[in-house]
Amino acid sequence: MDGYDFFRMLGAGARFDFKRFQRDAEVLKIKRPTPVVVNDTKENQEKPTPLLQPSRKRKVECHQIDKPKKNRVSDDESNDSDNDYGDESEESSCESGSSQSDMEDGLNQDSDNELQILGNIRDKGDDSEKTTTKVKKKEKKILTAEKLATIKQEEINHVRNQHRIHVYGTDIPVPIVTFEELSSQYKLNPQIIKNIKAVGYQIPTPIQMQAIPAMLHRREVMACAPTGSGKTAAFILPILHHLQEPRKDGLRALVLAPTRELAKQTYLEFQRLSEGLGFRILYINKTSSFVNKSGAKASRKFDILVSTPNRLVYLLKPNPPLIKLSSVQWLVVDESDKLFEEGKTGFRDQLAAIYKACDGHSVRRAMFSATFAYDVEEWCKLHLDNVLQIYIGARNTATSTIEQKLLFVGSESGKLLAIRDIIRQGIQPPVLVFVQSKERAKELFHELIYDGINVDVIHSDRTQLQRDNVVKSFRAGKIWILICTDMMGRGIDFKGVNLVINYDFPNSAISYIHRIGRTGRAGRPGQATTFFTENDVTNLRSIANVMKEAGCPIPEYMLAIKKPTMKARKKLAKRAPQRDRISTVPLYDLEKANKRRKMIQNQKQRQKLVQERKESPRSEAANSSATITTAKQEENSITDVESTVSPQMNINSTPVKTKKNKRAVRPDFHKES
Ligand SMILES: Nc1ncnc2c1ncn2[C@@H]1O[C@H](COP(=O)(O)OP(=O)(O)OP(=O)(O)O)[C@@H](O)[C@H]1O
Repeated sequence: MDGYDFFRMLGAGARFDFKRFQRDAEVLKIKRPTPVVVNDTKENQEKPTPLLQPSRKRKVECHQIDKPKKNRVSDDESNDSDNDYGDESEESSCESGSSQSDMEDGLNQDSDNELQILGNIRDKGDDSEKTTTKVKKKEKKILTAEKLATIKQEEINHVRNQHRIHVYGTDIPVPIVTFEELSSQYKLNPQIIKNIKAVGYQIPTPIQMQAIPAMLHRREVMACAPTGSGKTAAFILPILHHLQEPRKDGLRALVLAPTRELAKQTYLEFQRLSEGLGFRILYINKTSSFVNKSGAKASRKFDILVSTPNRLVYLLKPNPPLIKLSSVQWLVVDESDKLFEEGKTGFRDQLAAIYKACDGHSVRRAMFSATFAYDVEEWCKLHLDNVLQIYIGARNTATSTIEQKLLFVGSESGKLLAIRDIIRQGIQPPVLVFVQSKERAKELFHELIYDGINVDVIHSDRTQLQRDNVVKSFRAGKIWILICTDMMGRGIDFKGVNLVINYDFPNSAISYIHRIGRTGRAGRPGQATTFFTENDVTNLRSIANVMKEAGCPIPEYMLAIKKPTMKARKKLAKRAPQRDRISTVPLYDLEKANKRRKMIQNQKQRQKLVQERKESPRSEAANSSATITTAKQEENSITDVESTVSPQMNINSTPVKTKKNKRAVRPDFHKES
């Protein structure tokens, strides 16, 4: 048997697609073979054929194998050629062609049996009608299936359009529209469904609709959805499903968050949604106590870890590491654009160390954030396996339920007047006030504390216990106004924050989106007021654009402001602008008052000395030496007490003698510092 025979054997009964491979057929000089009409004898009918098992009328076609699918004919061209169940007269013409290939010869001469059978099939006069009906039915069935698929796709598209879900990637899982679908389609543990209902989630939010099925399909994702849109549950639910039950296999899921407050909040959400499942979830509050209490064995005891990158890297550094991440199956990076930032405020180096430690073969990764960063997207495309990119709404936009306002306050002192004015007009607590640094947070706190309102402050200088207590009190409604820095700008979910005041202008549009995103969460309404002065023009335009995008009214001049250079924006993002201190008393007046106070004090001291000398002239010498000694001692003791505060103290406190007076010096000093 030569090659053609073999080819014929293989290709018998299969159809050569002349429509698609017309050029190939021409090159190989393959023509459509003419069907050989064979008598419809019983004998012929009964001849067995191993390769042909036709159930309906078929053409005899050559099956071109191992030919690259190039030079395909276009749609137009294909219209000209015959269809699959085409005209047989055309096929007959093929057969009579003088330049038939050897292969065709082989077909005609050596495969009589097969052709006879074919002929039998073709010429089954009685059966042909039945066969045609069958074919038609099958075609109809195919059409119906296709139609159904189209209808289903249209429905899916409709759901995505309705919820502004944009997905990029291949084999995109169908979005869910109810949580019940999770049990019917993904066999989610009924206890998880029960927990979802118990926390009050009735229907999934758009990000949950698409990200949950994606992660349930073990797809690596990069998800970007507005603030307060339920991203946390979107990654928690699939993780709980995949982990199934508590095991002592080590940490199987790791969630990273940029701040301790956010890590703790995620930890609490894990607890709420995994109620009754028995998972052991670890949140590292203090690395030292973790090492003492849990030690290296912790990796075995817990199923899920929620941490900030810094703490985790600290535990990974020793050799051998104090924590093992090799059994991690899901690594979730929350606020991914923040964690990817380089430099002092970012965590890129720490992330790299953590990725390296998650060296299990089945690790899947998911990035979540409310704002999109180009470098995160690029990284995800390069490093994640068949990544699915999910975006809800337009990228880098604020939540539409927030009413945003910009307020020109003239100068720094104008800000204090403005905030007092807002408070006087009536506020609906809780209110968050953002300033650019911890120093300014302290200054503003000292100003507002005397206004008779429940105000507190949170910043990185406060102890962890203080920070935890403040968060707790704010959540409980004991604090009405919370002054904070950008530390609280991301991810924190304070229920029902009604108003966010940007006392200091945010240093980027991204920071603005996150800050104001502390209100208007989970579909609730919220308000955001941003103070600005002439010094804030650099970012004014970009923030005005965010507001415009969300449908807030914006004066035209703001959008017409010249776009700042990239250099200026980067500089501003790195370092906040210098601002006057927050105080109702101008610094000049403060200094002047201090000078006066010192003069009066010195004058009094001198008068006192003169008086003493007058009263006992004989003991003058002894007294004066005693005074000097006591003053020196006092000076030293004051230095001990206040040296941590300021070196200027020594200069001011020289003449003080008694304990009572010593205390009196302190307020002066404070004002000066
Ligand atoms: N399906 C749901 N139905 C109702 N509320 C929900 C649903 N999912 C989450 N929430 C609630 O929405 C609020 C915001 O959720 P979450 O903190 O996960 O938002 P986020 O998208 O992570 O926001 P951010 O970007 O600010 O971190 C939470 O109070 C949460 O309990």
